[in-house]
Amino acid sequence: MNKLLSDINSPIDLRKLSKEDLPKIAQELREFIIDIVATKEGHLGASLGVVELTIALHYVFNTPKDLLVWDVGHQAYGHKILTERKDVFHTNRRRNGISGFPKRDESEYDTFGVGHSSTAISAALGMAIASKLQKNFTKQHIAVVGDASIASGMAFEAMNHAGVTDTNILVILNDNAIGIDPSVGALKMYLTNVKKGTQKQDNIFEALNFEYSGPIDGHDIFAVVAELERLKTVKSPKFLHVITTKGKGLKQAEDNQVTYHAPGKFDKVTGELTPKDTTHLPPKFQDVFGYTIVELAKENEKIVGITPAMPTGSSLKYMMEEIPERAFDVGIAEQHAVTLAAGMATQGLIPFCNVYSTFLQRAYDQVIHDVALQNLPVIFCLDRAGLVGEDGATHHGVFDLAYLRCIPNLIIFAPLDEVALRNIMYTAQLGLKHPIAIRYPRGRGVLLDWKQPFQKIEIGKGNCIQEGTEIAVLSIGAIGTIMIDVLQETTFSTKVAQYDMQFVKPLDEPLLHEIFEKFDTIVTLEDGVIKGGFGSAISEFASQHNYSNRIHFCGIPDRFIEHGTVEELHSACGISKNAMKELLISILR
Ligand SMILES: Cc1ncc(C[n+]2csc(CCOP(=O)(O)OP(=O)(O)O)c2C)c(N)n1
Ligand SMILES: CC(=O)[C@@H](O)[C@H](O)COP(=O)(O)O
Ligand SMILES: [Mg+2]
Repeated sequence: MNKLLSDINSPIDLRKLSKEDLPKIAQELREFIIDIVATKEGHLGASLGVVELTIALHYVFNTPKDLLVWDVGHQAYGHKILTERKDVFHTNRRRNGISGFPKRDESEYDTFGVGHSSTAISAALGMAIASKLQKNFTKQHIAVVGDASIASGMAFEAMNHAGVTDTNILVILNDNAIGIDPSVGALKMYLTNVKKGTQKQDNIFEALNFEYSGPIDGHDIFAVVAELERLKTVKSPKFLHVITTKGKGLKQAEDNQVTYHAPGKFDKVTGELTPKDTTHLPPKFQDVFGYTIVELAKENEKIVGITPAMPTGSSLKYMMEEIPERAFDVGIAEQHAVTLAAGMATQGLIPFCNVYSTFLQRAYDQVIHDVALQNLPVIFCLDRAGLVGEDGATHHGVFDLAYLRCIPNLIIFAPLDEVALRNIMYTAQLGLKHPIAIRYPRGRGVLLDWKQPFQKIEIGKGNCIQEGTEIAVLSIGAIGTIMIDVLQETTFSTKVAQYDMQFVKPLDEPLLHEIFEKFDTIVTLEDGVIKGGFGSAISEFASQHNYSNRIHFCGIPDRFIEHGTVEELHSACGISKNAMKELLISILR
């Protein structure tokens, strides 16, 4: 451990030091972050980019009394290390370890739980108004928000409100000109011009009644400290524009900012990524989507692709590279992405709107009001559906089956494997009478020979994967491969049938009648919440048709699931291979 940092356990220790010590602390903090993330993995680039800003904030402001809110929070590793968690930081994102994002129940310095972008200004404003009502006029309220996150509608809503409140709020724009992928849109152009000094129009932040300062070099810790100290004296809404470099301090991270947003393991000295041999592994579901939409779009000119700021994560980047005129990164704007797709669909285009399951929660009304109510054939591709692992509770895509199932007109499909994903994408672009949501998990599928010729899928049909005599397991989506493995590995397989139901809506009712009439015991299996999800749909079917079969519901229980590996979390939720094996043995006993 480096000398200065080893003596810092909280901002109280930091504030005892002289300003002249701060550059050395920045260097040591940067090394500490690189050292841990190189082996423990996580979000690297964003945290390296705000090392000086983080130190300056805790040095100038009296945290935790002064309230600091990080937008998204993926850049808060330095914040966590400086706020009493240095000694446990190696547990970051690990099961029973600290979260990868600020969390209120983890530390009083984590004033607001984050993970989804563009919430910080609203939260900080809420705190500022509370302080005013409580006659506390000394407390500072600071939101640190990135250039991609501030472009999201919710951030603008907050700025619009904050500008007419006489509150002590400081919005700090951390402008590194990139999100996970390069930032997009007119705001990006505006900020670029501001930085170049060629911006002619009025300053939009001043137009919203903020006292604007900057842009300043966010890596010049003395300049940042001085400006923050000046801003402490300004009691009305204020806006500080800092310019940083994502990945600052590690050359590879600066040169490959997209990759080093979350690089996996790397050599902490050379910065080189730890090589992974993926040649004999099945593809990632996202790549099956990415390659397949290009294949389909080349044949069908009506196909367009949309992603809200996740070209790399969704793999829509392949279409953006090959057919840029029909592939759109709209920035962090899920609501806009959905209604943009709806507008396109009214004109006969076939929009594939790719949104992470958890992020689609932000566009729920748009799905109902702009797509389903008008019965527009938008094709939602919900990546990261199910438990996603180390990102934890803010990112698990476990609610989509429940929150979508109640919407009329919407078809809901979950592919068992890569071939099913390709076939439903092919089927959807042939032309559907309704919108469809296709949900698939983070990570890899199971098929090496996934690139098979397309086959049309009959809407509303399930498949029997294996016949059996005593128990029927009804699985939905890729979690069904766990059950396939169980039945291949155990001796009781003749007693257990498995059905890949494929559709949560519409259910394959003829098949369900056959199953409920043949088997006394039914097991439902989903990588999603049981309450309101696939299991609930089956339960409703049974009740509606007066079936009294025993039904075991396997899925995510009614609580938020923290971070860990997907295997650890599947086991904790009782949907791992071993858990399913034990359940079947207990039923058959
Ligand atoms: C609502 C929502 N959509 C998408 C994401 C995924 N995401 C995480 S970080 C990020 C980019 C953030 O860029 P920026 O705000 O500029 O911060 P930086 O990483 O540059 O510090 C995105 C799109 C998210 N966390 N929340
Ligand atoms: C911080 C954030 O929201 C994104 O970086 C998210 O963690 C990406 O998830 P994937 O790694 O599954 O693409
Ligand atoms: Mg950015």
